[in-house]
Amino acid sequence: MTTPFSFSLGATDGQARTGAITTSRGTIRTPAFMPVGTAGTVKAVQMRDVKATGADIILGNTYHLMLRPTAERVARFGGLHKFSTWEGPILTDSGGFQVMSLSAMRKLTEEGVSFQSHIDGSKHMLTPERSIEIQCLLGADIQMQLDECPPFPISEEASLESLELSVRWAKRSKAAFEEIAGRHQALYGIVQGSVFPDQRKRSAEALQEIGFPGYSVGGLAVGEGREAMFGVLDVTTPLLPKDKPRYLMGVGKPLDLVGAVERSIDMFDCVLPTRSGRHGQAWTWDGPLNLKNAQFVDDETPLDPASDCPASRDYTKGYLNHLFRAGEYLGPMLLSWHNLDFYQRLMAAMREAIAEGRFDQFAEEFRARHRERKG
Ligand SMILES: Nc1nc2cc3nc(NCCc4ccc(CCO)cc4)[nH]c3cc2c(=O)[nH]1
Repeated sequence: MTTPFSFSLGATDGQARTGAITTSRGTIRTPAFMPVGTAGTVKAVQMRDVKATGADIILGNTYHLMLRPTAERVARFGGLHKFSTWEGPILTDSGGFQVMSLSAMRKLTEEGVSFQSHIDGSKHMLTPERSIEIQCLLGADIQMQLDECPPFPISEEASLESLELSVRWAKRSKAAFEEIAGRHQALYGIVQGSVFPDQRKRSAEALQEIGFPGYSVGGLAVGEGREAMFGVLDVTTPLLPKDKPRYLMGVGKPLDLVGAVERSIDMFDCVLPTRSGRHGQAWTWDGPLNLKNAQFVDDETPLDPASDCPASRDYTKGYLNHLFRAGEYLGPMLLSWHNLDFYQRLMAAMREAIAEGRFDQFAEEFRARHRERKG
């Protein structure tokens, strides 16, 4: 582990930009989409196929892995890369968001958050220090501070209190990280402040005071809606250092990705391609398709003949329709694989458009073609 973490800017086109994040386990081409591998697996897709779609980095979750199989057991197996056979960079979320959205009996104090496991009811505590310890046991290349993701909507007062707690936890996370992490690993601060511009400014400035090699924009994709999310990005990304990666957490649909790249976001993660794939939803350049729909029963065309992904090229929509109607495992496997490939082809097309100075035209054409709803 010698190569230190670094980010280099490539082309810019308006606020959109390409770049490269160098890590000891490989380079991440940005703008990048990270497939979600919550419990050490990108659900229903083998890591070699995830790699073949073009993904440079995947996401893992502190919350899930600390509960099962525990971070200590993953460390005994040589870390999450060896355990899961994913050899490229891994980014891990710090657990706070998942505690609030999944666990029971949660109690949040200055010290951290205590909770009961959604799996077996066992009691656990996450503090900034313990979250960093877990992310280091997993061997994550890019780690997240422990933060509080406030619910939406939230009052201005409550949002400010939450933001201030996350800043204090950012300090503690960085101190713990500097104690035990390697030079090849990086810790991101997470900007909060809900939908309040002055609070987003306050959070961004406080985090830069502390100093991080990358910044996540948190507190979004929590039901605020696309326009409010873009509005927050409009006021937040200009406050962040241009020479450091910006990561928009939990986002999103294809139209969200295009709009966020337009607002100088470099990194994304979302469960949507895999979760919706497991339920029969295929994402395409023209928008989403529900392959269980009767219209596909006799459809002899593949999802995308132009793709080199077998799931997109070698199977008819009629076959996929059959697999889902029959409840066959291969359905969720193929559609998760196709959706991840589509997301990577969208990211590659955006990187290319930015490099060629035609991102505006790309975004306009994509928005005209990609119909999220029929009609
Ligand atoms: N540490 C940290 N992690 C986060 C993860 C997030 N993930 C989201 N949104 C995900 C929303 C999301 C959930 C489910 C689906 C699939 C629907 O079929 C898509 C998006 N917002 C998020 C905010 C934070 C945050 O502030 N801090």
